[in-house]
Amino acid sequence: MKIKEVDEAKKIIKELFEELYDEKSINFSIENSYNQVVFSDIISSIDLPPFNRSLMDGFAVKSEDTFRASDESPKILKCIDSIEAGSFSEKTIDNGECIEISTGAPIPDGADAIAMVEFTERKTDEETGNDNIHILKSVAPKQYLAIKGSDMKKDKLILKSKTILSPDKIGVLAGQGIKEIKAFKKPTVAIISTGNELVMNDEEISYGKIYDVNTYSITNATISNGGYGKSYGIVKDNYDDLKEKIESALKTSDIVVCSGGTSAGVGDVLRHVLDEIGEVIIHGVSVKPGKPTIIGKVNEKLVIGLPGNPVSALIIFYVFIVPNLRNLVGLSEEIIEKAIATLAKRIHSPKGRMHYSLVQIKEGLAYPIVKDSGAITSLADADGYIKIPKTTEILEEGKEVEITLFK
Ligand SMILES: Nc1nc2c(c(=O)[nH]1)N[C@H]1C(S)=C(S)[C@@H](COP(=O)(O)OP(=O)(O)OC[C@H]3O[C@@H](n4cnc5c(N)ncnc54)[C@H](O)[C@@H]3O)O[C@H]1N2
Ligand code: MOO
Repeated sequence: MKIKEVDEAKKIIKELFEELYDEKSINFSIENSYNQVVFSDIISSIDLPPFNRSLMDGFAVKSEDTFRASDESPKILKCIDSIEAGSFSEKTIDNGECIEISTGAPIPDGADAIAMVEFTERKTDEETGNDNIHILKSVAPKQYLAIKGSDMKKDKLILKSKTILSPDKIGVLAGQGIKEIKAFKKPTVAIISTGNELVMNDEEISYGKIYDVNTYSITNATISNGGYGKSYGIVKDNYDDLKEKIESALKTSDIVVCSGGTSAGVGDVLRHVLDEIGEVIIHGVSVKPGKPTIIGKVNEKLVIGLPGNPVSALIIFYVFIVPNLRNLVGLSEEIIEKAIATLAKRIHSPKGRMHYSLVQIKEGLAYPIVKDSGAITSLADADGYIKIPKTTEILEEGKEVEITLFK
């Protein structure tokens, strides 16, 4: 099978995603909707505030009754009722009257402003026994009123499709009395690590064995890019075991991602399994790292073979799979977080292959990480990667580079 160029492989994978997967929605209670992506536009169903309400504790007044009020020459109003938040008054204010009001309570008829309690004095008229309020400062019409619908009008767009729900946006939904939203359904991605040398992190390692890294890095890269990552553990480099594991993963997931066993070695059986139970669409991409990458299709689902080396596996997953995963769940296709930095050291790049090189950013400088693709510490050190075209053999120190940050 002919090795594909990076752009060609990207195009084929994008088309496969479009052919095999539809955007689906799922209902979510807003209580648990943090980080969910809104599926369709959300329209307001009520005005907010739903009634004219007071922004202050004080007295609802006719503003004209307070004009020219001062400490020396207060305006005296008769208090005819009291309204707490959650209740209302059936009385209407006439000139010379006011109603005591709490913040958040509905404005009574006749009133057009609120006098803050701090600028009033309550005095009982000894003759009449009336509760009189001395207004010590004038208020302007509409002062301290929140008018019905001033925050949000009914039948208006409040959240657009593809909005990522954060606490503030969930608050907006709650203010509308919305209980549930439709969110993009996350595809389930099954992660399978292959290799006789791999052990789970709750086991002892003996000579020749290593701990499984890819299960954890790929599962979490899936989760952070909108998918539901589900680990299917480790499979030995054995045809029957791998076939059985892939078939069982396909029953419960939308996409299967294997790592290891992609190259030409004796234990590299993924290619053969896919040839039997489905079809191999890509085997080999002109890229460093990750040349042996496999893209297959089984029962109308994608089965992806990432190279076993942890750095290669993660880079290939980010470059070829993550944008499609994000697109499927309503997130922007590109990983938004990119950084620009100046290259601190020259990088040599293989001619004829697109090169993704890990870099660490320190004080605006990008330091290339030159270790082999199996070196785990390069992952820990890396902030992201830069892309070097296949025609570039040397990227000089001092050059400005764009870094895709790991997310
Ligand atoms: N004759 C050739 N040999 C190799 C080629 C080649 O083109 N011709 N390509 C090399 C490159 S590049 C890579 S990358 C690897 C990819 O091979 P596989 O996908 O078959 O991966 P493995 O051989 O199974 O593993 C490679 C390496 O990574 C370690 N590994 C595997 N899985 C995990 C895991 N889950 N966690 C941690 N480490 C893992 C594994 O132990 C090996 O050291 O092939 C080269 N060889
Ligand atoms: O292509 Mo391998 O993936 O260079 O490490």
